[in-house]
Amino acid sequence: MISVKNLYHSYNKDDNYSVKNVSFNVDKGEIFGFLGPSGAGKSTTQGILTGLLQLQKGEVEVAGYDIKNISSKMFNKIGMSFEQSNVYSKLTAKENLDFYSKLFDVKTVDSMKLLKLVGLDGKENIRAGDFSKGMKHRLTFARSMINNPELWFLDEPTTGLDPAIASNIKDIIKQKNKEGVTIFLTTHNMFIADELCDRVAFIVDGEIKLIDSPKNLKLQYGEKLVEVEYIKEKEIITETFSTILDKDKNSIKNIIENYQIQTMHTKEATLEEIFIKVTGRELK
Ligand SMILES: Nc1ncnc2c1ncn2[C@@H]1O[C@H](COP(=O)(O)OP(=O)(O)OP(=O)(O)O)[C@@H](O)[C@H]1O
Repeated sequence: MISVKNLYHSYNKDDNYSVKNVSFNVDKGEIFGFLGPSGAGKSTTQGILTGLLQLQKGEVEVAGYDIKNISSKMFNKIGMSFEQSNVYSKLTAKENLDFYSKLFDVKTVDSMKLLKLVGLDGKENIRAGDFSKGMKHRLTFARSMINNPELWFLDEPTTGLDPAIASNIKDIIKQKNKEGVTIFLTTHNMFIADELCDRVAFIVDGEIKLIDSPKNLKLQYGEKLVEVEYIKEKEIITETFSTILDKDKNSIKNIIENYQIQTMHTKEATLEEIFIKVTGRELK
């Protein structure tokens, strides 16, 4: 669905590259996470993929279209929801969506249906300019689905939303993906990436450092630990053991045989810990 080969981009058209030799593929039906700290080159890459920035060097194919000679037909197949909501403030929520739907030559989704999906029903006649930041974000998110995209670009889809709304947005993303939509998700939120993505790319200083599934990364980089909480002489004791070292295995066995276990669970490395281990950088 996306193929990127040896992509470079320099805003000043010099040797100071914001994106350097980036190559990756996104398969049909996949949720692919682009994960990196601020200034890593995520938006630049996404800008090139969505035709907002001109391709300077490299080969990029998106939804079957070569980005070098961009076709307006490509926009019928893709949806984009970017962090900075750019809705028309003088138009109502419904007018925003109705206006946007006219830009496509494919069948579009009913505006009211989309507003309901993102919890903005009842707010359809309010001007977008009077919306809170979170409501504008949801309106932009709804708008990005209006053409039933095959490929959906999402930039920080849950940033700044309260937990209940963020959870609703995540459910919509999961549902759309189940229906076959391929998703390119840009974020520095490793929890979202871990929960949603089939594979993630770690990008730092314009370069991809690694691409893999969150599960493989945890198996490869995570320490194999188990945390045991047990009662000893009326006190609750919490201890962490390796599941590999014989000495620790014996300790776990001893605790199980002699004490009352309260809780016991394996500890996985988080994507953030792995990111720091691999790149030496924080996800900020
Ligand atoms: N319009 C621009 N002109 C010049 N330099 C730019 C421009 N936009 C971005 N840059 C630079 O390109 C580099 C990559 O920025 P980019 O916005 O792609 O990073 P990002 O990973 O999306 O960061 P964030 O998470 O903060 O959005 C940064 O060094 C940034 O300063």
